[in-house]
Amino acid sequence: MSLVLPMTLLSPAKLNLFLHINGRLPNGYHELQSLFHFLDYGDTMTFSESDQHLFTCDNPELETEDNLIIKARNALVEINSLRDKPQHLQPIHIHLNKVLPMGGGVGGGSSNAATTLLALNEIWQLQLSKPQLEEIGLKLGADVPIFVRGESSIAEGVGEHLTPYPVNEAWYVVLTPDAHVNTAMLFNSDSLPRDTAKIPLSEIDYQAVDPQFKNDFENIVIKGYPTVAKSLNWLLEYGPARMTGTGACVFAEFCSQDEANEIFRRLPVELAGFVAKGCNISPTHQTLFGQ
Ligand SMILES: C[C@@](CO)(OP(=O)(O)O)[C@H](O)COP(=O)(O)OP(=O)(O)OC[C@H]1O[C@@H](n2ccc(N)nc2=O)[C@H](O)[C@@H]1O
Ligand SMILES: Nc1ncnc2c1ncn2[C@@H]1O[C@H](COP(=O)(O)OP(=O)(O)O)[C@@H](O)[C@H]1O
Repeated sequence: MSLVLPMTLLSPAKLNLFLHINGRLPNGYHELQSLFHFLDYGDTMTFSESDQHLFTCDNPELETEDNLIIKARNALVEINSLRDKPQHLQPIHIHLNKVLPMGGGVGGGSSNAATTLLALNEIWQLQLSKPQLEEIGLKLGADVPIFVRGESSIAEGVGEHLTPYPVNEAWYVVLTPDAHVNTAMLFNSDSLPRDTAKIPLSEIDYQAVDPQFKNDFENIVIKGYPTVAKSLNWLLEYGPARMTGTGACVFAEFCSQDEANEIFRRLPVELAGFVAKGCNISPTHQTLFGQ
């Protein structure tokens, strides 16, 4: 497929509709079961022709070499350079418009890395398969493969084993408390419940209102971060609400856009968030592959 540049893609947020910790492995990592779903809301990334590889961001603090966008681009440049007949790679300017809260459990950095891998693979015609891109992505972060896959899925193992699991595409009110939660610290916490029973895949029938689906990090985070507790308690007034990932963002599901907007309009000024629609196919894939 030949792409017209400049090209702008939405690099979406994800929600963990549930996140269960089933056990701890001898290497310290945790076995989990989690349902990942995409939102039609996120950062935007623009890819344009340039005379040198370039990465810019509306937030200059993110323009560093350890940005996952640069790491993803460099991984593809290296793979090409190791091929028998390396291709000439057109230098690309990648611009990121950062919208998603960082370290909020909505996966912005992982999403940006995956969007970079998917877009450059098409622009440079590298012909890397999705499984190959997922493998490259996994080295950048545990959640990159799910964004490369681009389908609502249940993650198992330590997060690497993905099974597509489409759900009803509802509307979400997502609140974004001003708190940066440390993922590694939470995984190491003595208070983390690690014994949620694994549900056989064939028996998972996800319903937002069903209390068997929960986030095992939620109780520790609300104890340690009052702003998260405040946002979650506000949402709980209107229906079942839950935290995503290791926090800090929390969400509640609604049947219609009108209902979600109506609740969001009541948000007190000291709380922040957004309204978005759930997507079984990532918006990046919808644009890039017409899915
Ligand atoms: C748990 C999730 C669910 O989406 O939380 P969020 O990051 O979205 O909040 C993610 O998979 C997180 O992914 P990510 O934040 O990339 O974590 P990583 O860098 O891979 O791991 C950070 C640390 O968490 C611990 N870790 C991570 C994954 C796992 N299955 N078991 C673990 O024990 C390890 O101590 C690891 O060093
Ligand atoms: N492109 C990027 N966007 C956001 N964060 C990034 C990016 N590249 C690297 N990071 C780093 O990754 C950390 C976690 O980012 P993020 O994916 O937004 O968190 P979470 O997985 O909790 O939603 C950030 O604090 C930042 O230091």
